[in-house]
Amino acid sequence: MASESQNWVFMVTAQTPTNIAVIKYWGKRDETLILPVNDSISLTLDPSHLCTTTTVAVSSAFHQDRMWLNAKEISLSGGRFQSCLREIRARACDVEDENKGIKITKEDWAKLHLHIASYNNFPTAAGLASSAAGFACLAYALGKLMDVKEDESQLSAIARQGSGSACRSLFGGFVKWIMGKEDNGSDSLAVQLADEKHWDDLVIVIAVVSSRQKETSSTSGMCESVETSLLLQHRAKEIVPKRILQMEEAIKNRDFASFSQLTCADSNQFHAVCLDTSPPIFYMNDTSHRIISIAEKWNRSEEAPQGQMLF
Ligand SMILES: Nc1ncnc2c1ncn2[C@@H]1O[C@H](COP(=O)(O)OP(=O)(O)OP(=O)(O)O)[C@@H](O)[C@H]1O
Ligand SMILES: C[C@@](O)(CCOP(=O)(O)OP(=O)(O)O)CC(=O)O
Repeated sequence: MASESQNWVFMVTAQTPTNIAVIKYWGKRDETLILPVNDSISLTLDPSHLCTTTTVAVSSAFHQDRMWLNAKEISLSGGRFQSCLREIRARACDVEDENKGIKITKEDWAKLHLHIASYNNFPTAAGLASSAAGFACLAYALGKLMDVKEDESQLSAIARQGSGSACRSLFGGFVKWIMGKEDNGSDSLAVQLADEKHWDDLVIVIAVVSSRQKETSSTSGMCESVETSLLLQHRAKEIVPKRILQMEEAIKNRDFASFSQLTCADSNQFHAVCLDTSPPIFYMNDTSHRIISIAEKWNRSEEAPQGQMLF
């Protein structure tokens, strides 16, 4: 390990944007590995907008793994954090800083402790995919710190074990999370469909209708939907596979009419599945409904200049 007797520290800072699903992930076939019941497609936001900044540090002076989220210490004992830490540590490589005379070997990483500080520049756990940006950033920053050689898709399968939607934030642009077939989740990962330059006149407007923590988290909400919603089963088997193909085509051709129609239909169906869940889950409020009405009216009006407005 370090050749010097004094304490030393290595750190890496990364920034990762959140992503917004246009074909939604809602429902798992494996709760621990976080394997979904359908493929999903998303757009990654510009990093200058909603994003997570995470610093990961390793030091000879640290005696336990610790994490601070938005300046408040949180527990790392949960299975999701532990899975990400374990998977990255298992792939760690030798890291050397000749100036400081420090070398950390693969074996050392298992014994050394980490301090992690993460900050979301938008409301956490409020329905704006903080877990997506958060776990993608964590996997990426840890991968850099430990010189992990895996590519973005392989890292996405690790971020997925923190939060499903996180796997899609490893890439910019349009991203597909392939649900995979394997029981061990090795083929459940994200791939980039098109980069951020592909459709550069597409504008995303995020309207924050509430900054309050959601009453039902995505994790527990989708678990209840899997158990009780027949619509979810129908959606996963009969609807989403066709929609994924249509959405890929719309993105490839920058076909805004199809893209917006599919996005709105899928968003509405996701909320319908939530209502079909027992007890029903309500993620929209009066302001959300009013925004949808305005977008619908705008889309029907002759003044709509450049195609449609989404919600
Ligand atoms: N920066 C971060 N780093 C690591 N974990 C985070 C970070 N931000 C949020 N999380 C984790 O994600 C959880 C919130 O996830 P949740 O799915 O409930 O909300 P959301 O992702 O903001 O909303 P949604 O998934 O519905 O869009 C937090 O309780 C925390 O465990
Ligand atoms: C509605 C969604 O945003 C749900 C996201 O759910 P999460 O990825 O937050 O759930 P877990 O895997 O349990 O952490 C749709 C989507 O992003 O595809």
